[in-house]
Amino acid sequence: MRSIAILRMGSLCSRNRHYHENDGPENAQAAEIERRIAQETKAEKHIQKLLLLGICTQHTRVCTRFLFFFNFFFVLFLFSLQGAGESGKSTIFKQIKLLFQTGFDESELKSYAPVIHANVYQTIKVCNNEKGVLVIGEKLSEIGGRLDYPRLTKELAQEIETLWRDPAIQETCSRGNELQVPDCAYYFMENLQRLSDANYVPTKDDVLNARVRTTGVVEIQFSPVGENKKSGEVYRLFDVGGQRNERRKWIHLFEGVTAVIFCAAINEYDQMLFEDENKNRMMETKELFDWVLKQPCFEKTSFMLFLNKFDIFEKKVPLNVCEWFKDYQPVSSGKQEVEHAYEFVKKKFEELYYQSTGPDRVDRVFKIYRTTALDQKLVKKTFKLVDETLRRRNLFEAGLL
Ligand SMILES: Nc1nc2c(ncn2[C@@H]2O[C@H](COP(=O)(O)OP(=O)(O)OP(=O)(O)O)[C@@H](O)[C@H]2O)c(=O)[nH]1
Ligand SMILES: [Mg+2]
Repeated sequence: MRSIAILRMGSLCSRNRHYHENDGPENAQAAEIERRIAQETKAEKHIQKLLLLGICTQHTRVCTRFLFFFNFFFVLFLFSLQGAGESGKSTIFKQIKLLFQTGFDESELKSYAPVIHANVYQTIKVCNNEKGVLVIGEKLSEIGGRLDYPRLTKELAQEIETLWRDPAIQETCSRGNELQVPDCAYYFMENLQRLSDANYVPTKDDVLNARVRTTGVVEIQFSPVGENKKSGEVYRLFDVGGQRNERRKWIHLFEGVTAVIFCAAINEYDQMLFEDENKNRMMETKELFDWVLKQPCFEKTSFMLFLNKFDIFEKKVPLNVCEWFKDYQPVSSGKQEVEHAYEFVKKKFEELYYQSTGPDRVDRVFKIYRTTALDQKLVKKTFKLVDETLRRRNLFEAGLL
């Protein structure tokens, strides 16, 4: 709760935030982004005003049409709902790069190899720390404890594979919710031989599965491509770190945001935070979503809630453990129960949204999407819907609908 308390301090939407040289590189980065937004906002000030005043005067309509012709920026802010991070924001971000930009070139792909190898060592370390019995594991666990991971050789890969197949380790990892076993663990462990090739170049799927905690803020600009043509809009998307100590960096970006994409990992209702082993991840998510919804600067901001990691969620149902879901009652089994459980979770978020949305902001757009960030087709489809919703909203605000 400490970070939330810090975030609650003061006016979070202040336009006059000052940065200092000794604030560190992340603040400098935030300052640079803010400076650029301010610059562009100034250049497009008339657009913002027109949209705000966008009532059906003839003048507004004409100007707005004119502005649509030139494409203006939406500012999308990719947000995490889950305190511990790992809700899939950067995975969505990578998909955007793959779908609507040039994707990853060979040098970028190669830069993920050490990250992926580190994910392998981290997995072994987590599982082995729990068991702590196997000599082979101790050696690897020691490597896992280092900051500089060695490149995964064939020999090390063989040792890791043997360890991974050990029933004791498998039993430990099956209780992944109690430990901090990364979601990518199974994917990478099944590909150890390929990962340890001397000339290993990560594939697109390897990159999507790679787990690296975001620090600071990353930005991308794109225009969603529809079936035959580009969407008229240019979007700028910010990816931020979701862990508690990262959230203080968000506030510099709150101004002028058209839509917040809030990623919630719905599979994590039985897991604890990485940074606080006593806090249930879903409860943290709930508090965070509530807090974000109440921010004064998001009065008119659209909210796109991505209920992410559905692929893991559907393997875990029925729901349990989480205090927020204690009134959940299973009604059937199999696929039907998955749908029931998903609808239950969705309803919880809907209720929270309406409880946390004051009467002054009831006309704000709120949409919920079921997502699996690793599924490219689904992400593309989802962004098409997001794009349509925001364009319709703009036309409405401009008095054209
Ligand atoms: N199975 C599955 N894994 C996912 C999904 N979305 C993300 N992941 C994986 O979850 C891990 C964490 O995802 P990230 O995108 O890094 O999470 P994040 O929200 O950016 O985390 P922070 O940067 O710490 O805030 C990665 O290994 C992803 O590959 C999903 O829908 N399904
Ligand atoms: Mg991230």
